[in-house]
Amino acid sequence: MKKDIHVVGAVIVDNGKILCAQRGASKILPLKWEFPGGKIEKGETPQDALKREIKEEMHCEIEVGEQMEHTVYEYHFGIVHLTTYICKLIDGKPKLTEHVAIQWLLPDELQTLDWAPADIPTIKKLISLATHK
Ligand SMILES: Nc1nc2c([nH]c(=O)n2[C@H]2C[C@H](O)[C@@H](COP(=O)(O)OP(=O)(O)OP(=O)(O)O)O2)c(=O)[nH]1
Repeated sequence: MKKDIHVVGAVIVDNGKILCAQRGASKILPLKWEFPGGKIEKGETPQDALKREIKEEMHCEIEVGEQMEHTVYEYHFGIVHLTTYICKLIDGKPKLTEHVAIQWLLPDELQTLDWAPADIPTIKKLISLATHK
């Protein structure tokens, strides 16, 4: 049986733009774009996991707001349960450490990137929310 992997992703919004991060070439899902975040550890709430991951990966502090989307996607390596949250920066600016690139994009620009498949429902929701504003 494939393993279940519980992951949180931060949709960090600043000035109407969304932070997008590109995975490294030697990782699983090489060079795919994703929302910064990672696996929830034992005993952590999703919000705590997200704050910890963003501090570790991007060296900044976020406030975690409402849940955006929850997706279950079966990859060859396991079943990813991805929950995304709207977040805002409260201290510092995101720095490149684990990722190979970051971009700040408007909702209608998000589809120009090659996203990890589990992220597509979040991308669609962000575009539709911006369109129906
Ligand atoms: N952080 C993040 N991970 C995502 C997204 N979409 C998606 O399918 N994933 C997958 C990639 C990974 O398999 C898993 C996230 O775990 P991770 O960030 O700790 O994994 P990783 O591959 O970077 O690192 P590791 O397993 O080598 O520790 O979820 C996303 O938007 N953000």
